[in-house]
Amino acid sequence: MYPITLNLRGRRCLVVGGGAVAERKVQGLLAAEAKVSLVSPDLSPALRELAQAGRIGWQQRAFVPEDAAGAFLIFAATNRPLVQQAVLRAAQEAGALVNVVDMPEACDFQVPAVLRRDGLLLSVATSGASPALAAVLRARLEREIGPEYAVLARLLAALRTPLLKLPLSGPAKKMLFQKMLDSDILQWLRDGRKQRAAAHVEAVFGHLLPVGRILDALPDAPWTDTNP
Ligand SMILES: C[C@@]1(CC(=O)O)C2=NC(=C\c3[nH]c(c(CCC(=O)O)c3CC(=O)O)Cc3[nH]c(c(CC(=O)O)c3CCC(=O)O)/C=C3\N/C(=C\2)[C@@H](CCC(=O)O)[C@]3(C)CC(=O)O)/[C@H]1CCC(=O)O
Ligand SMILES: NC(=O)c1ccc[n+]([C@@H]2O[C@H](COP(=O)([O-])OP(=O)(O)OC[C@H]3O[C@@H](n4cnc5c(N)ncnc54)[C@H](O)[C@@H]3O)[C@@H](O)[C@H]2O)c1
Repeated sequence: MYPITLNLRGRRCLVVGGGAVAERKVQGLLAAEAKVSLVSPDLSPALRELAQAGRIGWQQRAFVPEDAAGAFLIFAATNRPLVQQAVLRAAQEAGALVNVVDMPEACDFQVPAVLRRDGLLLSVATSGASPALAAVLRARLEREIGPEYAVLARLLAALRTPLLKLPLSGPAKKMLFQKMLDSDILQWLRDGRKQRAAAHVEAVFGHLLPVGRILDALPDAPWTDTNP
């Protein structure tokens, strides 16, 4: 297995089936801002709500091979082996990436257990050996990796964009980020000590970037008048 993160924003993704497994896959696709269409004679209550709210398109009928046309990625999530086979064939003919939820060996890709902290993604895969183990490890990460990591990621991104425009060597930039992270910054963010964190950012990047303005523009501002 080769891990990648896919940009599905605005891409048409097809889910065949409307049960609990389809529901989980749809939630993952919506979190990635994909354009989801679903084909199934019936829907779970949560999927029904999403269809009624217009967040997914729903064709209320059995799958036909033409449904695969134009899809970038397809999930076969029905409880019928013959339908699963038909979706696999149609997806392959349409050149779409396909996941057949009960045939791991036929999948172009498998879905890992995922922890999202904004854009920060942590995913656990077991190559299909034990999805239950993947879920347990995800729950463990959820306890250890708190929302302060999302704040730190936003902060680093806000510094990195202008920094990339400066005429610094690759190793010099790497050293700056190492200096930034080789500190108690996560603890300060966890404790709400933004002023302490801001002072550290100033010490590392202040001679190169307008740190005050960058921090003020972050959604987590203000950085100057919370717990010192
Ligand atoms: C991670 C997660 C992501 C998601 O689906 O979003 C995911 N399964 C999850 C949960 C889960 N799935 C199952 C159980 C019951 C316990 C158990 O059987 O272990 C639980 C536990 C639960 O419900 O908590 C049953 C199951 N799963 C598959 C089969 C078919 C087979 O193995 O043949 C069967 C047997 C069906 C049957 O009994 O007939 C197949 C796949 N499931 C995968 C992913 C892919 C491999 C990922 C990997 O391990 O690398 C793969 C290959 C294909 C795919 O779906 O992409 C999500 C956890 C989300 C979270 O909580 O964070
Ligand atoms: N990969 C995973 O994570 C995972 C986890 C658990 C179970 N499974 C397997 O996934 C399958 C689905 O599980 P579930 O709990 O969602 O089942 P389910 O019975 O709740 O849902 C099946 C859905 O498929 C629909 N369907 C049936 N025939 C169809 C057709 N011709 N066209 C379109 N839709 C059709 C049904 O209307 C229903 O909505 C099972 O085979 C199960 O063994 C996979």
